[in-house]
Amino acid sequence: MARFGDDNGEEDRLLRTDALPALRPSRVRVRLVVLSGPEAGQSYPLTPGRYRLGADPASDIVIADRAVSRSHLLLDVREDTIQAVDVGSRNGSFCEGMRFTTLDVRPGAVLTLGTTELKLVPEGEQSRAMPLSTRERFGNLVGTSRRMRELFTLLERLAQGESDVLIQGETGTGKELCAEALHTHGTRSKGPFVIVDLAGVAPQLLESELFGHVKGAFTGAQADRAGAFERAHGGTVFLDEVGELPLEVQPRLLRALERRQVKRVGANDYRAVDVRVVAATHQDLEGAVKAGRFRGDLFHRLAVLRATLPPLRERPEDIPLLIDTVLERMGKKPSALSDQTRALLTQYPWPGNVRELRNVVDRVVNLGESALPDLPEAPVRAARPAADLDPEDTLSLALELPFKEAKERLIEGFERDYLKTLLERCGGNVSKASREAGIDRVYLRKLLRKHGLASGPD
Ligand SMILES: Nc1ncnc2c1ncn2[C@@H]1O[C@H](COP(=O)(O)OP(=O)(O)OP(=O)(O)O)[C@@H](O)[C@H]1O
Repeated sequence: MARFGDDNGEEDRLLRTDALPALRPSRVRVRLVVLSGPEAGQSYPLTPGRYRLGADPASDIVIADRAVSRSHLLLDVREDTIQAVDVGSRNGSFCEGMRFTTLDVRPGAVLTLGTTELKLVPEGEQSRAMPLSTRERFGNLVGTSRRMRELFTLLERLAQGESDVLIQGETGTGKELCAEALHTHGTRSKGPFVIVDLAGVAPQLLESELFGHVKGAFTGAQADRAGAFERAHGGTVFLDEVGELPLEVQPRLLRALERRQVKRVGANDYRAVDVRVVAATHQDLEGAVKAGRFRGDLFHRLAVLRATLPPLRERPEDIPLLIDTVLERMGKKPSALSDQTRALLTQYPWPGNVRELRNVVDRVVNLGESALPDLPEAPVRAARPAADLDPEDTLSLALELPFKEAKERLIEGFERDYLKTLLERCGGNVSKASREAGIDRVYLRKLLRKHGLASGPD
């Protein structure tokens, strides 16, 4: 009998028992994630069909837990419902504390069989439409865009729970603010909020930073020291850049997450800790798992609940409020920036996200418009500028380049041709050209400067 596929860094294997009815190939809708017990970290994609769970190695989903019966539970997964049936287990099946025989299970529910907890996690939970929060801020995070208001709804829910959370997002998108907000809006807000920046600690000191050490454990360990987990007791520990954790320390973090116990470096005993763990990364952790740089079991344990911060370029409508917020935090009035500067700031792609926006606003307020960022740099030019080539030449030249460079090259050529024609048509009058093209005048000036087409004032 085939064992149902696991997801430990490998492609999902959707093997089926012969005894089960033939199944239509179908989109995976829900994933069964083992949260605790001997199989913790395993994850099984569930397409419609019936799955036998139990300690029997012939089960579709084998749970090698001594408190689980050989044949324990049947999961009947249909297009729109999931039914769980206890098939006469010795110790019973439970959902959120209630014993059941037959149960319609909602996605997100946690089932307990023996010492094993199983969670049904909807696939793409984050990408499905979320109700929009009426909030425009959550903790210190602000945003009016749909993406941010969906995120606020999710964060409101996550803050109320106790489960660990993984926050993903590019650098500068607000992951740390997000972790802080989960803490301050949750039941642990009176407890400590301890931050560990895993990218900023020397690898040989990471274990001690997280779990502490005893005097003499290594050179320089002059006294006993509690690690971040112990210091966060009763509160939240925020593990920033968790993707940087060296492979050899990962099993210890996994153990701490599963058992809520830590051992100081050089000590013999484990100490119980009561912490909520919020981790963050800007890395593609699934990719890191595939590349063997991050353990699959740790990833699954961390990623049961995820929140993703969208990059700023995907929500430019947040920029005005962010600018006002940054000014307010600097103690400046909204009028400290002109409408033109604001318009220009909404055009910039912000590769460094909100952190970069904050820094630029700070510079422009202090140094004036000359501190505005340049538009993305032109790529290194070929022997002839792209605009001097005929379009076919440009395209064939571009086809030989890496995609990003080719795209930039073509856009460059287009921009230059467009601006030249536009200026000719408008007799060199920048104001008129900006009206005709429907682009902001300050932005147009920037573009003209970039292409060497600017010629004095309007
Ligand atoms: N939505 C937001 N509202 C207000 N301020 C924000 C928002 N997002 C980010 N910031 C500000 O941008 C800066 C960077 O935020 P933060 O440090 O939380 O980002 P991060 O994603 O953790 O960055 P990194 O990955 O580099 O650690 C901070 O000054 C923060 O206050």
